[in-house]
Amino acid sequence: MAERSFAKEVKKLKMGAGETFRGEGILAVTKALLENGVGYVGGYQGSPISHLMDVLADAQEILGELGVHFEASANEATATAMLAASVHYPIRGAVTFKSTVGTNVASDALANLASGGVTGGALIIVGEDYGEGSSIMQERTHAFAMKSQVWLLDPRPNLPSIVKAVGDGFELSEASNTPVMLQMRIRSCHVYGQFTASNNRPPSMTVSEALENPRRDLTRIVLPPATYLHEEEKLTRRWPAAERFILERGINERFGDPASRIGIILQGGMYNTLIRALNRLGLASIYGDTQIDMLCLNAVYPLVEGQILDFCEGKDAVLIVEEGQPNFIEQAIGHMLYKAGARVILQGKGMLPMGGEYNGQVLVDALGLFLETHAPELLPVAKQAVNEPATPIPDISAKLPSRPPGFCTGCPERPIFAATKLVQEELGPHHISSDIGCHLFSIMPPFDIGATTMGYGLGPASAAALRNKDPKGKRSISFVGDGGFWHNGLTSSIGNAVFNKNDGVIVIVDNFYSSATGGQDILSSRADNPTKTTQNPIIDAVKGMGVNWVRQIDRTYDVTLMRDTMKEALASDAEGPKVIIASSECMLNKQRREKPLLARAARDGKRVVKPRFGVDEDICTGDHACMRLSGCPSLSVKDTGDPLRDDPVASIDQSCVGCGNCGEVADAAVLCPSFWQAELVSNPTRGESRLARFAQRIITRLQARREASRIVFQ
Ligand SMILES: O=C(O)C(=O)Cc1c[nH]c2ccccc12
Repeated sequence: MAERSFAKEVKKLKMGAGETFRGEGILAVTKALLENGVGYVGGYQGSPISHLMDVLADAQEILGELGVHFEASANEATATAMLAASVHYPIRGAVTFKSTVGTNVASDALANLASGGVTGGALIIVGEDYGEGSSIMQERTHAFAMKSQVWLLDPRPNLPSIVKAVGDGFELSEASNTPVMLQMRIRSCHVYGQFTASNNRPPSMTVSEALENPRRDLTRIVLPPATYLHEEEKLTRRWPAAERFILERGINERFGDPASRIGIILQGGMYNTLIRALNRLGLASIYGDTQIDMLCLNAVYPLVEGQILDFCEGKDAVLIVEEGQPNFIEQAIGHMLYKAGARVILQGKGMLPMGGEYNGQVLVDALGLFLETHAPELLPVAKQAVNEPATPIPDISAKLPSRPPGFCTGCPERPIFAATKLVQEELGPHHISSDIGCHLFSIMPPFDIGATTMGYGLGPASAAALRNKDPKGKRSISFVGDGGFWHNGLTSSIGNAVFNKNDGVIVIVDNFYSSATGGQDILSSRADNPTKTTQNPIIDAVKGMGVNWVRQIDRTYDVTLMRDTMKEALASDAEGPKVIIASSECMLNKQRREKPLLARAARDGKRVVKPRFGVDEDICTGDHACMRLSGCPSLSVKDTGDPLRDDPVASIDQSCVGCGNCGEVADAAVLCPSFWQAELVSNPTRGESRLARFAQRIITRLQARREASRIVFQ
């Protein structure tokens, strides 16, 4: 992480036995890895597990002392393949990524890893980005666990339970020779709490020791005939071993009164919200004391049949609280009960919504319905005798402005899309393929650019079929970020386009970081990184792949140049893909680095210049064309108070960072002469101060003269 320091978090990783660790769930996982003798850690950043990667990247000193190898993996497949170090060696390894997108990418390595099985504990920490705060398609990691037979832990969202799950996960993995996924939901990652730390433990075998004494075992390699035997071993040896471990270790927890006629089986991750819902219904204390019998599945795959049947024994009705669809757990439990001839009524989806996040209100409603149907006597009087409808909550969504995701103030990607818009204004609409990253905000107004997004690094790949048989006809335009480019785009998108003689225009949006995931360094980052090799130019990689037509633009804010280069690419006679590398630093990271430096320089009495832009109200016509081509959050509207002017004028607020985009856009579009640029000078020279005072005097005089002749409306 180039521009942010995690020194405070790193200090917490050093805590010893008995100290109280306070912090976020995902940081607790990071500490627990070190306490459990992990030998190596890898992963690919993404919300909500970026923090794990970022903190470890800054913790090289501790990792070095313990002999733990850490890598920022090229992508999730690389991360998962790294777990190969636990196949033959008794070394504990952990990797992390965002799920399900990362798991999709990882699934090749995941299936191979699961087939051969592991000797050392292999833990995959998946950040389950599901629910109202998610940025991705709504799917379940659970499906991957089932298809590859990888065990899935879903601990209750509190720090001691999360920390325990890390240790349990390693041991479960070793006891059953199977990789284990630790599912960390958004709210588990960000839950705040505390636990009592243990000492960090060096790995029982380091990766260096493994290299000095290499081992291989033919029966663990995924190649016939071993592959056929792996499946049998999964079913006859590894699965029963996992079930035994889950029971003996007491991974799943039982709460409430076991004699209760009704019961709830829930995913561990649902526990906090469920308790809150019971609490609101008057059926649980805020600390979780309740009479309702609950089986909390901290291991959601595999389910232990005996445990489930035992729980349901003698009950009238059982509710399954399982977030996400398909309802794998409910189906499995239904199947177990049917085979056993049980008569208990099974409730789940139907009473609960089929999909979407199970938030507090959803669970209050569903629990209310379940209890009303199967145990009305348990419901508090208020709920049983509802004789007044609840006060309706007014819908204010129509009145509030929506806040779609958009580019930051000063973002260097904005001018790229302003230029694209100008190109389309001239040459007509084109088919445009988008990728994943900040640049995907181009699909929102005011740009409205991009028709599909198929996955990370796959923007140009998703334009592959759109090949015009007329070489003079319209070509596709596609985008990929520098993050996606290095994740897999170099082969999947660029190599593919070269090999298949695609003639489309590919824009690589290079902002020097993997910005959307938190500003991590990548191969082409411009900064020095003490533990990574950076400064590998994208243009060299692209040329190495066989692209002949490449243009490097080093200041994306030059909208005229961007526009003209795109037009040239669309008209070029050159064969093969036309690649434009549009490079300017991510403004968020740039500000993180420069702001403190500038502030210190100004405090130290040094001369500091900050550019600012503004709009001349008297010239602005109020047509807001600048906003339609920019969308900068610092561009706003302002009422002049002049009754002869209908439209409010454009105005630039204090969040402006002086990137110059608005002026450039105005210039390229021949829009508007109303933008002005000023320089804010801290600690000016004596000459500058004198000049400013002189200019101010003249301006004041001119303004006074103009005011005198103005008609004033009272
Ligand atoms: O951090 C996010 O929100 C992302 O979507 C980035 C990301 C990380 N790994 C991926 C794999 C496939 C698609 C997106 C991502």
